[in-house]
Amino acid sequence: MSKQLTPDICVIGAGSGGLSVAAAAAAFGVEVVLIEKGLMGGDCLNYGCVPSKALLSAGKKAFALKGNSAMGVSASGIEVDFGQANDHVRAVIAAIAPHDSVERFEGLGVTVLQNQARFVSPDCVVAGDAEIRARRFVVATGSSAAVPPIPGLSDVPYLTNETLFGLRAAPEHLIIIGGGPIGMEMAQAHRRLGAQVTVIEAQKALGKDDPELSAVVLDRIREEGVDLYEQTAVTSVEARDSKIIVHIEGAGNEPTSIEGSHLLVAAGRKPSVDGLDLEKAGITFDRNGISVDKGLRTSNRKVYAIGDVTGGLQFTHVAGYHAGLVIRSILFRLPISENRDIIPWVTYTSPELGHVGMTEAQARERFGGKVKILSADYSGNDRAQAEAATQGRLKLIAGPGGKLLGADIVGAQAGEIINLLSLAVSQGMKMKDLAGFVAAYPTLGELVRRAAISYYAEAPKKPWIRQAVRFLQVFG
Ligand SMILES: Cc1cc2nc3c(=O)[nH]c(=O)nc-3n(C[C@H](O)[C@H](O)[C@H](O)COP(=O)(O)OP(=O)(O)OC[C@H]3O[C@@H](n4cnc5c(N)ncnc54)[C@H](O)[C@@H]3O)c2cc1C
Ligand SMILES: NC(=O)c1ccc[n+]([C@@H]2O[C@H](COP(=O)([O-])OP(=O)(O)OC[C@H]3O[C@@H](n4cnc5c(N)ncnc54)[C@H](O)[C@@H]3O)[C@@H](O)[C@H]2O)c1
Repeated sequence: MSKQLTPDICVIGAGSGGLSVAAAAAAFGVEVVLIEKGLMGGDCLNYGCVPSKALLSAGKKAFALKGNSAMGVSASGIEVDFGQANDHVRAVIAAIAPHDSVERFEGLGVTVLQNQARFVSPDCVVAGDAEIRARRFVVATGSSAAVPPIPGLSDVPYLTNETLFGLRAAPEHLIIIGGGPIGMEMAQAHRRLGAQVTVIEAQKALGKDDPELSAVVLDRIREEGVDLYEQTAVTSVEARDSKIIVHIEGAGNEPTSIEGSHLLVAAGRKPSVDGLDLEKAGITFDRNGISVDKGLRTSNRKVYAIGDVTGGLQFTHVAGYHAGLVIRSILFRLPISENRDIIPWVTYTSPELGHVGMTEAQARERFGGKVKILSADYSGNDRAQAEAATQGRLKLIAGPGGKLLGADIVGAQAGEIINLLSLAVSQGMKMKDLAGFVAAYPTLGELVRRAAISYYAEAPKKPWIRQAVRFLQVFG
């Protein structure tokens, strides 16, 4: 080896998690080596959140222009140029890329190695011609599309999130395997930009969200012309005359085969552990990812693992949250413990679908009959009426003593409103806090107060409260 490096921290993977660790450690003057084998910025910037949200945004524009004359505003001669929508995707990535670049990180004092990393022993990693012995290692290698073992799939050309955003023309007919967040976001974006779209989901589409609220999204996507088959198995796939034929079997009256021009596999993720030689470092892992304790330590005490590769909740903000925790542990030696009960997520369909904290099912399992569900409909909100965005609902999950355990929202700006509730969950707030703050009028955020106030709906009927009010009236 020509280079021997002995930094304080060696980070493997320059995606959302790894970059956050490297930037924070460098800010404190700690010596960091950051190793990346692909594009700086990882999945989120290059093949995930950023391109998908940019494409969804283009689809939203197209849909708004084409569809809405409800407020006396209409447009004619609308054209969608998929290539230009793709230019927008590229431009957004290019605008953000400098923030994640090698140049920026070297400017922060980080040593960046652009190579594949692998462990050669419990305390040594090799990348290209460099051998790195660090006090601590952080594995942040992310995940990639899991490809299900469907007969014929490996013999046909299929897209994943790594190739989808390279398309310069709208697919004539995009068939998507998997109705999770990737499948449903991309179904709506492509439909709105001119493609015929079919989604095949083995179980329940958007199955990790509140079923009542996700149904609102799925109904809307179906209304927009996407064919969605749930509880349907893909039995085999074949290519015929430059078309892709997907054979399916479900419980309903769906066709037995579907012919499409393109196939997207969005059927979940697999952790990126191949080639890391984790065994040589004594790091335990399985098909879900690297095993970590609540302090994000692996079975090798020198090595932490964060983000998607740990197989938990797979979001950019979770990778960032993990990064903050390991920085506290490595730099300040503070005890850390991952708390999954405070994590929000948002699916950026129209309408948006947001969640934070416990689901209703989790709350009922833990607190039984002490759980109360409080809701407010968008139709009862003045701003939603003014914006003609009345389709939606907010649900608060209250536990013993009115403590906010979780929340779900479907509707316009759900992704923004959920942040307020994320703060409330993380701070252990109660219904009295959410009912007691002053919300600006008219805003969608008033839905939070509206739902929280309903926690006290029974109060005016309680005899002792009525008696107390009458008693106080005696004093004039
Ligand atoms: C289509 C799509 C849309 C998404 N949308 C959202 C969203 O809207 N919001 C959200 O919060 N999340 C979203 N996600 C999830 C989000 O992208 C991931 O949770 C996030 O990128 C995980 O960050 P990470 O740091 O764990 O891994 P990554 O960002 O994947 O980074 C891992 C990096 O490690 C590198 N690497 C791997 N192995 C090695 C090795 N041996 N040596 C050196 N380098 C290595 C990889 O090349 C990669 O750059 C989306 C994902 C997809 C696919
Ligand atoms: N807005 C966001 O924050 C956002 C957007 C996209 C992705 N993500 C992240 O990326 C992760 C991966 O997304 P995803 O949608 O690929 O995964 P997912 O695991 O959430 O959903 C995959 C879906 O595919 C289905 N499926 C699996 N095998 C199948 C088969 N053979 N045939 C038909 N259906 C099959 C599953 O039942 C499931 O509903 C998400 O869990 C999320 O953490 C987040």
